Amino acid sequence: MIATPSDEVEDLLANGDGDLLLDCRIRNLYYGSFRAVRDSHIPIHRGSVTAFIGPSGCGKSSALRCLNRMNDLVRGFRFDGHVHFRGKDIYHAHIDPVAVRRYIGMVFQQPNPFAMSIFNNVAFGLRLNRYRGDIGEKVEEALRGAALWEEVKDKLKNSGLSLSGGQQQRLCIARAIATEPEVLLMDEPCSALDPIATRRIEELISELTEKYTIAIVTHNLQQAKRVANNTAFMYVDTSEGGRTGYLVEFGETQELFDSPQEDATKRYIQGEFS
Ligand SMILES: Nc1ncnc2c1ncn2[C@@H]1O[C@H](COP(=O)(O)OP(=O)(O)OP(=O)(O)O)[C@@H](O)[C@H]1O
Repeated sequence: MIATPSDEVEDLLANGDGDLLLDCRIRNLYYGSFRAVRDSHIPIHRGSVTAFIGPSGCGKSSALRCLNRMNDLVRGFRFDGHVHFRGKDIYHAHIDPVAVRRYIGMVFQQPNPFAMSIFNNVAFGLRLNRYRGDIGEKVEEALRGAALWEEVKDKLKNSGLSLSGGQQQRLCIARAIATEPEVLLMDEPCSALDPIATRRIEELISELTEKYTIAIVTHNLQQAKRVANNTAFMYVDTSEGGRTGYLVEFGETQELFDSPQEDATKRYIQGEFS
């Protein structure tokens, strides 16, 4: 990894035109000698929500984590392919993965607030980025953006860990959007939440699309239908004795669910396997 001055990163990630914000082409993705994903091309359009669905182990999270180089943190990870963000390859040798994550933020399966106050959780990234403006104002803006402000405005000094699971997840979303990324990656953000908290996050996802492009991994097909414009269906190839995930079908969510082109997609959305 080579760190570059931020102006060079800005230059490398300079605005590309068009609707295609992220173009992910995974030829092969390995963990050590294990080929976890192959032959998957997932285009992510500006202002859209893209869902990754498929059975357990088909590589949904691995593909998602490629989009902001989160897999770089995994020992043995190797990637053959490209991810173009605004037309520029984020795996370019001169791109600092930490800088990439400023543009492409992430929310995880388990809400993971830091053991610090609600305020400081949201201010964390701003301070890291040496934000020079009014941090209080930015924290409020992010908490409002994550639909959490009204619930926490009188207890900003309380620990983030004192909140309910759903509130913690919205706090993590506030933390992610405080630094104004362009893309939010969400890896099963509702899997640890009850149905009411889940609905709240789904509503929030729809609100967030006004400002952000979102990619979400979900096991919940109804959730994919409710929130996503486009859906990528991945499956596992066991033909050569391996367990390699690959993209079977990508398309507009409604079309993919109403008239799937591939038999595996049809069987999966009909609930024949999970
Ligand atoms: N850090 C890692 N090291 C080694 N193998 C990994 C690692 N992360 C994932 N894998 C393997 O890669 C394959 C794809 O895993 P991944 O988590 O991407 O799938 P998934 O579709 O998101 O699964 P699930 O729905 O169960 O979360 C699996 O066989 C998994 O065991």
